[in-house]
Amino acid sequence: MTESIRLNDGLLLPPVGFGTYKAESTAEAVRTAVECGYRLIDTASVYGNETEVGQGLESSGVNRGNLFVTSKVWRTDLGYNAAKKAFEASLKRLSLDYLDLYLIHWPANSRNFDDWADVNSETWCALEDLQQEGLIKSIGVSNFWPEHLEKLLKRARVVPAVNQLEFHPGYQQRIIIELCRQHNITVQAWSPLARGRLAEDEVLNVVASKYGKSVSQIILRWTVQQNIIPIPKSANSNRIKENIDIFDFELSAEDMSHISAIPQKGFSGERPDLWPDRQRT
Ligand SMILES: NC(=O)C1=CN([C@@H]2O[C@H](COP(=O)(O)OP(=O)(O)OC[C@H]3O[C@@H](n4cnc5c(N)ncnc54)[C@H](OP(=O)(O)O)[C@@H]3O)[C@@H](O)[C@H]2O)C=CC1
Ligand SMILES: O=C1CO[C@H](CO)[C@@H](O)[C@@H]1O
Repeated sequence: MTESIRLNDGLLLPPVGFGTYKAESTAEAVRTAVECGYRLIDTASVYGNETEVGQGLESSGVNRGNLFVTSKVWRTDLGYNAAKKAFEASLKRLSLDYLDLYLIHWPANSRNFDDWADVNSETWCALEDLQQEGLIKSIGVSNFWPEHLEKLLKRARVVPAVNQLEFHPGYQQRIIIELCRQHNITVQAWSPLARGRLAEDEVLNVVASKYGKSVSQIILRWTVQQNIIPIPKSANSNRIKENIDIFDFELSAEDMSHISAIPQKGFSGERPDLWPDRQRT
């Protein structure tokens, strides 16, 4: 792998991570991923697989200090006390004594809390305190749109190091990404492969043939060339390898632009302003 990404708090993260949502045989998938060179592993309490992620990391034999483990506080655990409790439970399930990165998975919003901005700030305060106690190296958010981030920043002691967002050529969320750049907040891309929804895209297939790479490799390379950290999930050892084998070529500026101009047609339908009424538009 090439260059790491330095977060605004100084922590260095690998340029590609490994997603574990719905990873079949999670422990084995995580061990394979670590064997293939992944060092950043993404999980969440809601995935129900933190115990298996911990087992996979343990069985990899790689020193804890060389691994970067992310988990997230779920929607039902927002608030100061609930978030602290959720963190402790995640840590225990993972069999770890600290996390590298802990995120608010989805923001509270005006549909589910009258005082949604306070709820997000109180949750954030719990993460700040846990970081201060040395239990988390870096703290961040996920699925925060400008309205959530701007309110949070007004009261935060610590600027989030990361905002993990849906991001792929078919859904580029440029407004929030630009705001993150302004605050030196690193973006991580969830569903970086759009769960296969872009596999038939003509531009991606033409570029893939030109470089002799797969469509997935082209998408991931396009992502890392923007200093955005993709966290692709696969439970298949060949695809796990393929998704990290993206550091022996570079997309030209012209091909980057072609991919960035793909119509926005791959959105998952999940938006931070809709929960809990509905998740799909
Ligand atoms: N913060 C948040 O709200 C969210 C975070 N996430 C995180 O992001 C991670 C990645 O996102 P995810 O939604 O899983 O989707 P991805 O975009 O990573 O796509 C995963 C799907 O693509 C397939 N796949 C993987 N690699 C390849 C390849 N090289 N060629 C063809 N198909 C491939 C996988 O199948 P197979 O396993 O068979 O290879 C799987 O079906 C999650 O696992 C999770 O950790 C995800 C959603 C929301
Ligand atoms: O992290 C996640 C995994 O995928 C789920 C379903 O798309 C999301 O809701 C959740 O945020």
